[in-house]
Amino acid sequence: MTRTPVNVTVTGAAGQIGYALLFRIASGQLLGADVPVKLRLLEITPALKAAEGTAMELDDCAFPLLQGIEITDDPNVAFDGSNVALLVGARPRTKGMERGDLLEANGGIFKPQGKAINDHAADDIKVLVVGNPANTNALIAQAAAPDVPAERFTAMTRLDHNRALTQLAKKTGSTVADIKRLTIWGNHSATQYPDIFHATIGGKNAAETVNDEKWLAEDFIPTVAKRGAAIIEARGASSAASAANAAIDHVHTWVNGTADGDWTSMGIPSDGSYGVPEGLISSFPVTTKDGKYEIVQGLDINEFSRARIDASVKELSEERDAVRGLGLL
Ligand SMILES: NC(=O)c1ccc[n+]([C@@H]2O[C@H](COP(=O)([O-])OP(=O)(O)OC[C@H]3O[C@@H](n4cnc5c(N)ncnc54)[C@H](O)[C@@H]3O)[C@@H](O)[C@H]2O)c1
Ligand SMILES: O=C(O)C[C@H](O)C(=O)O
Repeated sequence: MTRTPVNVTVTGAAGQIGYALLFRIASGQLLGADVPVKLRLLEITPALKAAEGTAMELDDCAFPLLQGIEITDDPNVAFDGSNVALLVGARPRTKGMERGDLLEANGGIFKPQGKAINDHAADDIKVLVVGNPANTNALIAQAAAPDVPAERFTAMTRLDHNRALTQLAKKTGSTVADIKRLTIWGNHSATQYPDIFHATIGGKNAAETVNDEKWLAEDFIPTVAKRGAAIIEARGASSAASAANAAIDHVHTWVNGTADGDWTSMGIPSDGSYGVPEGLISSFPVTTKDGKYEIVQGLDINEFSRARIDASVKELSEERDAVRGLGLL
């Protein structure tokens, strides 16, 4: 049976994450080894030539699943009929820029992209925002797309989730495959909270296995939360291959489902669960099935976790207030 190709839009396609991402999408790792894809690459005009170079290389891979590549600087074209949109391109923070300036600059990107998604994307569109500040950029795009169900706008915290898995595996001498039910709560920022209290390692409670609250508070949490900055310090550039890998994981899990007995972390619009104000795009533990996700309910949140979730959610509320103040919502 020949399947209809899935239209996948990638913004910031000529950037470093784009370069690590596109080949994996075209090879079938995003949606499955039997799902043909058409790529739409959105870039700013000066970067179109570089995007064309990447497209030439994609052609040269002769990926059997890749059924077309379109390159454009027009969001209305890039999102036309889009089924999956990966919003990677964003304005990086430059010297002397305040957080408000960054939010405003990104508003100029994510608001028109949200509107183009609203007006042109396919009915089943799924959006992942990678470009920072990812949660609030997702909120801006979502607000500009009132005809698209709000839950289709998500932000990436899977990289944080994957980072936490590895740090926990190293500490306990286990493998990442042994670890289940880890959670990233809150914002994709230094306030995020990687929670191991409900996680298991080989079926045993992870926090009890570690049994070291000092390590948790002073080592594990800051290492995971500040990993992005540590990569920038070491590499001289922000994480790219690992970010692309997490974007692949996020969409693959959303479309294909979480394993029985496990969950993942996604930045999604809050429905008020766990005291997170409704509408904020915050990271939660979620299970996925048949292309839909659900927040894992009924977890006991201890004092240690409560304070940290609240701090990250407070930051998200402040970011929302700031973009509201800028007229972006
Ligand atoms: N959520 C996460 O876990 C995570 C992890 C790593 C990086 N990031 C973020 O991802 C973003 C991209 O990172 P990168 O390393 O690829 O950056 P990069 O600077 O290499 O590439 C960004 C690309 O986006 C393009 N771009 C800018 N404005 C655009 C617009 N309006 N439309 C389309 N394209 C546009 C630029 O021309 C550039 O090619 C950054 O904001 C980075 O902070 C997020
Ligand atoms: O680009 C950054 O600031 C860091 C990035 O979000 C990361 O987590 O690696």
